[in-house]
Order: sequence, then C-alpha cells, then structure tokens
Amino acid sequence: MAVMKMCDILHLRHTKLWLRPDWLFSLTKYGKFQNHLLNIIHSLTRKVVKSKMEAFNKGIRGSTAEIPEDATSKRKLSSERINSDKPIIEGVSFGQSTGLKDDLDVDDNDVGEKKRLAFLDLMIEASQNGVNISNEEIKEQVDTIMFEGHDTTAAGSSFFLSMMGLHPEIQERVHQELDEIFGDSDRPATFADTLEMKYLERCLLETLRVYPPVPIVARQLQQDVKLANGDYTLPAGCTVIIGTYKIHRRADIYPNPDKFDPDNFLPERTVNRHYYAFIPFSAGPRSCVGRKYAMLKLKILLSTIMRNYRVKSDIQEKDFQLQGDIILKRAEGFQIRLEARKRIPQAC
Ligand code: HEM
Repeated sequence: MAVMKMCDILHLRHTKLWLRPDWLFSLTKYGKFQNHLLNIIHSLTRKVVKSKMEAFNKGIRGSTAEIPEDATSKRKLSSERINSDKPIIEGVSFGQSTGLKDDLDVDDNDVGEKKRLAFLDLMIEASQNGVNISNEEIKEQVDTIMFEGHDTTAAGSSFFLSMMGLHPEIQERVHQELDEIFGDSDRPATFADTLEMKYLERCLLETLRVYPPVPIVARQLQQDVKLANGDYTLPAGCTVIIGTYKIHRRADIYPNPDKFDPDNFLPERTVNRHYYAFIPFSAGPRSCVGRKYAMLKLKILLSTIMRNYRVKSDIQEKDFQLQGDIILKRAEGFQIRLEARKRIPQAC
C-alpha cells in the first residue's frame, strides 16, 4: 500500500506544477506523507538486507536456479522446432516468446541450468570480498528490485485478467490448455508446466503488447546522436522518449493493432518481425533484468488463478472498439470478477 500511495504522489507531481520544486513540495502535506511512506518502504528493505546478512554470515546462501533436466530438454526441443520452420534472418528476432531472448543473451543455453547466486547474496559476497559497495547501496538495489518487480507484474497480471474477461472465447482456450496440462489435479505449477503453457504465454505477450505496464521509457542523451534514418542529430542533454505503447500499436507491424489477438505471437508471425517491434521490457544494456523471472512468475500466478476461476467483466469488447488512447479512458472504472471454476485450493 505504501508503494501504491507513493505512486499516487509521483503522478500528482507530474501534473501539479507547483509540487515540482522539492523545497516547495517538502512543505506540503504530500511531502510529509511521502517521508512517512518512504520510511515504511525503506524499513522493509532494511529488514530484508539485515536478515539476509545474518543468514549469509551463518553460511546460509539463497536459492540457486536449478532446473530439472527434463524441463530443459523439452525447452530445447521446442526452440529447435521453431528454428527449423524458418531460417533466422539476421537483425530480427524469431520471437521473444521462445524465451525472451535479448541482445544481452549471449549464451544460448540460458534457460537456468547454471547455478547462480541469488542477487542479494551476490552483492553481500561482493561487499565482503573487497568490492566497494556499502550497505546503503545494497539496500538501494533491493529497493529497486522490489519496486520494479512488484508494480509492473501487478499491472501486467491485472491487464491479462481484464483481457480474459473481455474475450471469453480466448479465455476458454486458456482453460482448455490448462486442463490438458493439469487435469483435475490441484498440484502447484512447476517450471516444466510453464513451458507447456504456449497459448497462455501468447495471451500474456499480447497483453504486454497492447497494455505495456511500462508504456514509455526515457533517456537523457550524454552526447549528440545522429539518427540512421536521415540527416537528423539529437543534441546532447535532450531527453528522448521511446513510446513503447505507440510502437506496439503500429499498423505496419501489427495488422489491426488495437485488436487483442494472441496469434500475433505465433512463431510464424514473429519470425520476421523486427527485434525492437516488441519491447515491453525495453531492450539493450539497460533492459529489464527481471524479464525472464517476470514471465515465469506471471505464468505461475496467472495459470493458478485461471485453473480455478473464470474471469467475468462488466463491459463488452465492443466498448473497446475505439481508437488508440481513448480505449484506456473508456476502460476506467470497469470491473472484473472471478467466478470459481472448481474446488479452490487453500493457496488461492
Ligand atoms: C511484466 C513485468 C515487467 C515489465 C513489463 C518490466 C519492464 C521494465 C522496463 C521497460 C525496464 C526499463 C526501464 C527504463 O529503462 O526506464 C525495466 C527495468 C528494470 N526492471 Fe523490469 N519489468 C518487469 C518485471 C520486473 C521484475 C519482476 C524485476 C525484478 C525482480 C524487474 C527488475 C528491473 C530492474 C532492476 C530494472 C532496471 C534495469 C537497469 O536499469 O539496468 N522488472 N523493467
């Protein structure tokens, strides 16, 4: 709640110009409330770092990513199948749905077979091995991960459920797929199961296309940048905004771009699409470090909800058949409801 309330204050400062200067803002009730909220948030992260350090000093390390062998072989098979359909054309992606590959991924075997130190353990170990990183800096990294990891996935999963409510026929296919994977069992989903969730994954990617939780990213240029597509130079110091939301709705890339269509992520459609045509996690060296974890977490979370519930919405798809940004305005205040499909395990 503290993070959500902090976001309200941040958004308020976007629109209320007089709240922008820090000195003026700090005198207002919002400034004081912000201090209170930050205190709550920071004391949580301090507690996390402290308990991790205590555990680390006792020799206890965080979990390492170990994936069962059968899961990795399944994964390789499915990507081989996709690769064999069509040759990969240089400079374009053959679909991030095959593992959210990015230009950061140099190792093709990067599906988690390697044992890794949990991020916080890694930083604590580095600080104890002479790397110059203070406890406060470690805490700030934890703040970042906690915020980035929570707000975006919360938005992504809400949008996904909204889409399910709006498109009952698509929801039905998701249910069918999950029933095929899990049958009547209420066992928890595993990593191997998530690799079978092909249709759910397509729905998730399509959700991130039409409603990217991070709709724009911005950069301040440190040096002049000459654009490749003409005689234009962007001067150092200016801020460049990449409009993810707009890119994802380009009709030359996605025919009928306002339509929610999970088939946009069929391997044959993604094969020749430009690498940067789908950038919910941004791209390049400062892209989202949590994207694979986010996809995994979202698939586990959403499949668990969908196995047990049917999503109903109080508006129809036709209410969304408007152009571009207006869609979001019409969607304000609409409600979705979850109806139990079967016996609900306690974990839900
Ligand atoms: C659907 C879920 C997510 C989406 C859509 C998303 C999207 C993004 C985007 C667009 C950026 C780049 C922001 C910018 O350049 O201004 C970013 C950065 C980042 N994300 Fe995510 N993210 C998601 C989940 C996560 C999760 C689960 C974590 C951590 C567990 C995470 C950690 C980070 C971090 C640490 C950065 C900063 C990377 C850097 O600056 O080098 N994200 N994310």
